[in-house]
Amino acid sequence: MDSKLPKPGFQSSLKRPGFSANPVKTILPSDRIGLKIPLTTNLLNIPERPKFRAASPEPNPKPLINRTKLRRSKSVSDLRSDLKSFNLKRNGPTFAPIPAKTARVASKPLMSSKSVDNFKKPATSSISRTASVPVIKRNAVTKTAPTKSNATKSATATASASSDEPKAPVKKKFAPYDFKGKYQDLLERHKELKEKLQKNQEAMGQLETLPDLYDESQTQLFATQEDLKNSKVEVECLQRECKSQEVKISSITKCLQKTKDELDSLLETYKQLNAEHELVVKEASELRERSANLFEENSSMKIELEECKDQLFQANIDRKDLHNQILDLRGNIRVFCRIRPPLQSELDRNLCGWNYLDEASLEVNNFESLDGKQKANHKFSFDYVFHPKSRQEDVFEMVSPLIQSALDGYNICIFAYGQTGSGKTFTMDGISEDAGVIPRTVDLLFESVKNYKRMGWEYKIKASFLEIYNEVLYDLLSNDQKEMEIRMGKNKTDIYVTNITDVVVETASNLRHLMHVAKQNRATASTVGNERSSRSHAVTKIELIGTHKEKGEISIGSINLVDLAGSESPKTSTRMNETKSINRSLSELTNVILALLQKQDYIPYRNSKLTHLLMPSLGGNSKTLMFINVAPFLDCFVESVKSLRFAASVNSCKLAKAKKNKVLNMNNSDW
Ligand SMILES: Nc1ncnc2c1ncn2[C@@H]1O[C@H](COP(=O)(O)OP(=O)(O)OP(=O)(O)O)[C@@H](O)[C@H]1O
Repeated sequence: MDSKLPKPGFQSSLKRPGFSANPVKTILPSDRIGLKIPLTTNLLNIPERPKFRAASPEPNPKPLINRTKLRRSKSVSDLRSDLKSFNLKRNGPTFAPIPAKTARVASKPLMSSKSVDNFKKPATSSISRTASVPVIKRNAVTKTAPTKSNATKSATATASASSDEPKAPVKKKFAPYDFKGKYQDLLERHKELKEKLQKNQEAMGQLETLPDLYDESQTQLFATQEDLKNSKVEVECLQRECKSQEVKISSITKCLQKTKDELDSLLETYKQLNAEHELVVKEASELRERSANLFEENSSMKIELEECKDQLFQANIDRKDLHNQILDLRGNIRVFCRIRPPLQSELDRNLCGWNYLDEASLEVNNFESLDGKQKANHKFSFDYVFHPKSRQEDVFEMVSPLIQSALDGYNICIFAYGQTGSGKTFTMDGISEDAGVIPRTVDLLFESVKNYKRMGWEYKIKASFLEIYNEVLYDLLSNDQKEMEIRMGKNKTDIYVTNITDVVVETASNLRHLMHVAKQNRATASTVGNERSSRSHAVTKIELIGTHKEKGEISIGSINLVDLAGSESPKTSTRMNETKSINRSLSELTNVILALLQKQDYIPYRNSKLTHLLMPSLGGNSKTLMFINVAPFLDCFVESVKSLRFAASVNSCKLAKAKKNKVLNMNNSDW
């Protein structure tokens, strides 16, 4: 860079006649930047002006070219070093004596006040642009390095440019011998130059701050650039944020639109609901009115209901009485005859001749198989005759009124009598797919108990299962060997068995389960007439204890369902003792019934366990139904006729009118 600066030798190239060979010349920073101000430090040592005028130095265009280059290449560091060198030289420089020509140039205002002001300005903006400073200096250079003619022109132009600028000193003319005058003039000029120097020094002092300002500006610039970068990043972030916010805003807008739609629909719904609410309120008030009316009606109806209940209770009593009167009219002991059909396995057996005259009478005859001649013809009448095609439900339909009587507080006894294999067990128990009288009775009982409950009756149902085998009592619900006896009850009309298991049953299925257990425990064996013959009398006893708390009424009824052992001819029996016992007990049964028929004073109830147990049922305070079961076969003809005769005689037997059980005290712990 220094190479671009004008060489010190440049000055020496100027022809300065009268000056010493090596004048001390300092190039001020202002000179470097265009203000070429050669100053002498000791103006008092100015040599004497030669008597002749030195020729004007030839204008040298070379420095101008160099300055142009300088303008382009000046940097802040150059300025800084220039300033340093300037400061060094300023403090103790020695100025070369001012040649006349140079002094004349120097006497011109070096800088317009405007230019000085430019220097004085901190010019933060212009400082950052390093090229701007030399621009000002260039102008100055142009003005300070003129040719002879140009210098004169420029001095004139400058003087005329501004009245504020100091006017160019008027050149005094002295006589060649007026050295004193010349000296005085030089002194004045020296003074003026000194003042200018001072001013320039001040201006240069201002310039000293430029590097610092530059550094500061540079730092600020870096910081600003950094800030700019950060700001750019921030702007990018903000733009991204902005985009995401825009997306969010759009989704929120959609949501808001959706919510608005929902709100609108809700508003619509609300309006509808509000309208409905108004209607409901209206209806509610109407309903309240109706409710008040109904409440009044209800209270009056309650009174009526109570009256109706009383009437119903009384009507029920009347119904029971009427029902029992009908049964009484039919007879307290009723006999139903049932002829069973031959089984598939029995189709090869000869049948008797059966004529069913009407629903209550039949005719039976035996045919001699060989000649086909009729030997005997017997006609019998019963309360009802069930022919072989009669179904189980037909049978039970005729039985059910008796079950109703048991709920009304009567003792009921239903038993099946007949030869072995004649269908007693089928009639009483039935088979799994075709239930007999006992299971159907259980169902009807629990169904009726429900209906009675509506009328205020609560029923407790107890069940016990007893077997009489070879005149010994067995509890069919217990496997324990127990001492069991038949005893007379406190009221002298009722019979009970000691140590027997009686179970309170809540449901029909509960009772059916007990029946199944009892059936499993019953003694059976194979006979000629039946593969699984019942070799004992089985008695199922169901007790019904009804209470009507409101009326303080108690109804106690019982049902004895008896499946008798089958009678068997001793000729065909393989178990003689068993057969004898069965036949004897059945014979005692016929004796008792015949005694009752003949109205004998003594009725031999205690001759057998069976008659003793059935005493209340046969003796009067009971409604009794006897099934006479008959097998249809010719080889059973004799036994069938015997049974039918017995049944017919029983049917004609008039038992004493059955009485309703005495109502016991409700607190009786027996129940
Ligand atoms: N009405 C009927 N319809 C169809 N089958 C019947 C009918 N009555 C009885 N039976 C059948 O005849 C057979 C003998 O009947 P059941 O066992 O009831 O005779 P029972 O009189 O009880 O004999 P036992 O006295 O020896 O016990 C059984 O297989 C039974 O299913």
